Amino acid sequence: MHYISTRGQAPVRSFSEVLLAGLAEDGGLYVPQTWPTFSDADWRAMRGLSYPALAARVIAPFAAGCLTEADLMKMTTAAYAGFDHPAIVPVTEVEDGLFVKELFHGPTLAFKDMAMQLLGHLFEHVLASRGETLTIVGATSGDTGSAAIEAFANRARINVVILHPEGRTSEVQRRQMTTVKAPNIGNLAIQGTFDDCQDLVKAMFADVVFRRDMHLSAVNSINWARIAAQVAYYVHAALAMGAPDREVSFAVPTGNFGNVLAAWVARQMGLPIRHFAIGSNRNDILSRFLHDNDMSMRAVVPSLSPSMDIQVSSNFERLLFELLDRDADACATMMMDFRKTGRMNIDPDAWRRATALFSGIALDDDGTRAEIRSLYDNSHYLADPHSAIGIAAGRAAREPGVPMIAMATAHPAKFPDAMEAATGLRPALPEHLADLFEREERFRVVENDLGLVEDAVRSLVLSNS
Ligand SMILES: Cc1ncc(COP(=O)(O)O)c(C=O)c1O
Ligand SMILES: N[C@@H](CCOP(=O)(O)O)C(=O)O
Repeated sequence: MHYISTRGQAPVRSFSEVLLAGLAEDGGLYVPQTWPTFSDADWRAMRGLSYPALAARVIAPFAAGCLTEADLMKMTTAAYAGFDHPAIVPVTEVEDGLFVKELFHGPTLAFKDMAMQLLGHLFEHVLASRGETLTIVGATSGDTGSAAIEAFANRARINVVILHPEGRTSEVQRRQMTTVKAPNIGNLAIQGTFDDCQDLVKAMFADVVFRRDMHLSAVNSINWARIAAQVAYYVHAALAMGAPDREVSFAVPTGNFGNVLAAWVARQMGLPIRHFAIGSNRNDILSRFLHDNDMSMRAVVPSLSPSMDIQVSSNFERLLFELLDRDADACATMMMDFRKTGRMNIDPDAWRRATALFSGIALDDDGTRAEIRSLYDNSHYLADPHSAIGIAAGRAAREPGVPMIAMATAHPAKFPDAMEAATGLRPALPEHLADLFEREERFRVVENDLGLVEDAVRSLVLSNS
């Protein structure tokens, strides 16, 4: 499988090259040159596979030419061995026809573990075979950071520096990152928003000298391997509901657009997915786009679902590329104009094609608390603020006879204050994190300034050499 950039000016690359590159050299995102597909018979043959076996089967065409299904099977088996639920991604029906698929049974209690645990093995395998080392720089609004730190801590050949927005994650999320003592891990608290952190990461990639000297790589969902790994749980969910012999729909709480994009990729691969319902908080650029074709940036406001406090949804670029019939020049121009003007003008035909598949709702904090409370009162289901928003989006878009599967993306214990305010309950952290609040934290506060951040990354990496 070969990969091309959404902006058309970067070399065509293999899966392993894309894994290590993270972001394309032209600032675009890598996508498969053609979409691999499975036949209905292929899908049916996946029914009953264990989750690691299914994940290896689904990811294999994306890694073709670099890794075999058997290579992947070894890695998926290791990646999901530590999950705390025998089903790895259990599903439960909360209302008639409305299902919740829990993606938070990994070590850091968020859906990011589903891909990141596998990426740890993928990076190690590919780097060892090439004898290379690299530095991962990542931006997090709360969950990607701890998932990456957990997946890469103490791995030889890899340094990880995570940028989080100072004071804008939950305390549990921050501590999950800043209390890890592995020598190859560094944390920077940036005086800004998640979007600033993400821009800094992209700016470090755009600084060709820094990128080359530090051997930069990325594990945010700008890295294609993250998306490929996330496709597997949509396939798992759809097959369990009767696909390919029945349509299903998905509801996804959305920020950087990576999770719902993986669902859309499953559709590109031939699964009969009818609809994608996305949920936002007050940072509602995506739901405004889907309602009114209004893709205009506003200031990021803090919310009860901090991981979705995002205005620039990186992965939207991958969908835009398809909406533009893969016209990379047009995509590059629109993305650059968006960053200059804060507004994206999408032509009405392309917008209609998007809205035929995607719908969106936005909940403010009062609405989020009310949704958490009513799910608890009526269905005895405790959903974290992000998952609750996704479930509300799913309910709004549910159609008779089509199972609507909402993705539960984080464990409620990551957001104890929000949960207590909504339900009066303060969910306890699992045993492996029970002493989180007694552990010593280590991070540096850095201004939102590229030069200062690059200096900090350089010194963290040097201190581990
Ligand atoms: C708990 C949680 N829910 C939802 C999201 C949004 O997912 P995405 O950024 O893939 O749209 C995130 C962050 O990515 C998250 O951490
Ligand atoms: N919500 C994320 C933001 C980064 O998303 P990613 O999927 O692109 O890594 C977070 O919690 O960090």
